[in-house]
Amino acid sequence: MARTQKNKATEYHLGQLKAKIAKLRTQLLEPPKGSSAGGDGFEVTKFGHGRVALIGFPSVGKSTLLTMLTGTHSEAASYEFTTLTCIPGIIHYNDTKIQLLDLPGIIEGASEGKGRGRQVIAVSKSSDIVLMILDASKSDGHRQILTKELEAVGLRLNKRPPRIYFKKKKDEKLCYQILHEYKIHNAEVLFREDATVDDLIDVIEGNRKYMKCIYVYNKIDVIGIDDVDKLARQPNSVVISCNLKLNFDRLLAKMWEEMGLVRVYTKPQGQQPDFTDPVVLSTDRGGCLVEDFCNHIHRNLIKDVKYVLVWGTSARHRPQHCGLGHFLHDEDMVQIVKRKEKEDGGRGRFKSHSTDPARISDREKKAPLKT
Ligand SMILES: Nc1nc2c(ncn2[C@@H]2O[C@H](COP(=O)(O)OP(=O)(O)OP(=O)(O)O)[C@@H](O)[C@H]2O)c(=O)[nH]1
Ligand SMILES: [K+]
Ligand SMILES: [Mg+2]
Repeated sequence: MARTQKNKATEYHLGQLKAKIAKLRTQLLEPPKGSSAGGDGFEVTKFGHGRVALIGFPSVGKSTLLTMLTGTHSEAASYEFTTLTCIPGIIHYNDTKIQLLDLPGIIEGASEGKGRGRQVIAVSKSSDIVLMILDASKSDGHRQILTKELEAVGLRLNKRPPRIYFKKKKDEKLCYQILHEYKIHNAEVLFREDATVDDLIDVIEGNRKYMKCIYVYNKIDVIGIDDVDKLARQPNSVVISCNLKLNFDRLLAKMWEEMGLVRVYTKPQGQQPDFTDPVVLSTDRGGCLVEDFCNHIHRNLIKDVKYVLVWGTSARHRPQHCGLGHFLHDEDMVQIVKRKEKEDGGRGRFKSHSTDPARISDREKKAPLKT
């Protein structure tokens, strides 16, 4: 492909090759027939309100960072591949628990199975966000190499899914050709934006994972202040030094922000809430509804809820009467008001607050995607 000149005449041929490679990569990721997926002691049980993976080349300071942020000891040394498996630790931050995973270093070719690359990548796919740890004193080319390795196995960092929907568009030869490669002969495809061949392949493959990634430049103690300044100004980047314990608060704050967690405090009637014990919800699906909050407390709670009182930045009054379709903000306080048994038919009063489940799911669909 690198040797093929890019022009109108070769466009179809290149598109086809890209689709072929994508298909082969997907096959490569499938566990060999007959074996159970993973299964070599690498997978760690999920714990806490979210999961963060440390990805990076060997000896960039992943284990040092895990030990410092979580207090769990993970062996660190000046030689490469000190860490050989996945070591979990817990960060206590904002009254929530975040699972941090130390992993073996990965190298170029990891996506094709070099080193323990495939296992490392599988674990990072299971996390909510990735911290890409980089050695500030080394070439920034490392960041591109790692990004390519993760891209090769379907991880898309700091990108949103392409806006392509399967509907009809008859006259697009290249699109046809790629679909043909996938033996799809009868499909409707609708482009909502000017998408690339790679975007189309991502949508057809359907197994891509879109993740937030923070680029963490460690070891800033060994470079000059001008270079530190340059790195710190890049998007999604944080500069730190484990040796000097520099800038950890900024890293934790950024991590928290990117995880998009929402803490909601339950207020019993006539009492103050327990401010050390929030209900922690994710905003994965575009936001966090009162409905999600109720479901989190109890599966069957929803049918007993008459309305809720909300204090906090999502509320227009203090408190605001809200229905199940109201979007909650971080640090909101909620009091649930239940229906009395004999008035179970009396939904009248809060009907306008979209307690109708159909309307809620409709609103959810319209909720802005967090990118
Ligand atoms: N100068 C400097 N050295 C550091 C810093 N953080 C870690 N190191 C050193 O970097 C070396 C590698 O640290 P590790 O924590 O083992 O790195 P790792 O990324 O876990 O390495 P692998 O497990 O082998 O992939 C050790 O000698 C650390 O002391 C830092 O902030 N500044
Ligand atoms: K090391
Ligand atoms: Mg290590």
